[in-house]
Amino acid sequence: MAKPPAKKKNTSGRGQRDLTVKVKTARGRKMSSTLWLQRQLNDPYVQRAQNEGMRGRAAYKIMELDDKFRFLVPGARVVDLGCAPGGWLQVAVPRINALGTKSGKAVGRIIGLDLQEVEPVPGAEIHVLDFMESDADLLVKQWLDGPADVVMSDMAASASGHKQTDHNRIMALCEAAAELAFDVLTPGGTFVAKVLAGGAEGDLQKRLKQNFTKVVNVKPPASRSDSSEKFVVATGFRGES
Ligand SMILES: C[S@@+](CC[C@H](N)C(=O)[O-])C[C@H]1O[C@@H](n2cnc3c(N)ncnc32)[C@H](O)[C@@H]1O
Repeated sequence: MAKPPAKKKNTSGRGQRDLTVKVKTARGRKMSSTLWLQRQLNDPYVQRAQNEGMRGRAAYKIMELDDKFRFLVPGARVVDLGCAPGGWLQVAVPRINALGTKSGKAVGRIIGLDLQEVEPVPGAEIHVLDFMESDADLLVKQWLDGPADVVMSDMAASASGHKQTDHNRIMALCEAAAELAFDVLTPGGTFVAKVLAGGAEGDLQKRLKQNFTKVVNVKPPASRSDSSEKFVVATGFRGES
């Protein structure tokens, strides 16, 4: 009797069970845990954050934006909307409390707001607050003891994984952040906010252009190239409109 042909080994990977777990990325995309871990390990900003004691790679986004636009100047009064876990605060504190160009060390002031508790960052005042609360602008001015020079926002709503929904949610946060900025900024002030590309940026741009002398969109190198996030930087607040 003829021998049955030997069974071929399956080397294609097809038909085999994938034992890795799916994880959700910060933007709500599903990714295998192995790929996610690989991405984290290969990301130079994740490694740099670990080496430099930063609370996350997001810190390098504000660092790069400020290196380019210079808004975190010595003595500046700053509001950080959506500050948890505190990476932007860690970058801002030494910059606003540095040697000024004219007379000695200038002392800045920074208020961080978030829905969640944040571990203290020396030199920053942190409040658990939904910035959409109706009296947030009054509280900010009270805590800063006056108007702000900079309002910055890295806020993100919890990601749904649905691109358009996430875009709409983040743009709603941005528009509300811009309204707060109009209420608390001093003339000449700066507004910096994370936006997601996806269609609704036009209205925000229009509104910002009415209120600031210059409005630009930038993607700092620390922002992942596969993410649709970018940052709007509006400088030269015109004051009450
Ligand atoms: C991407 S994280 C910010 C990271 C931060 N820039 C850093 O470097 O550590 C976005 C934050 O926005 C906060 N957030 C979202 N909606 C908010 C709201 N309505 N009021 C205050 N914070 C909000 C979230 O709780 C979250 O902690």
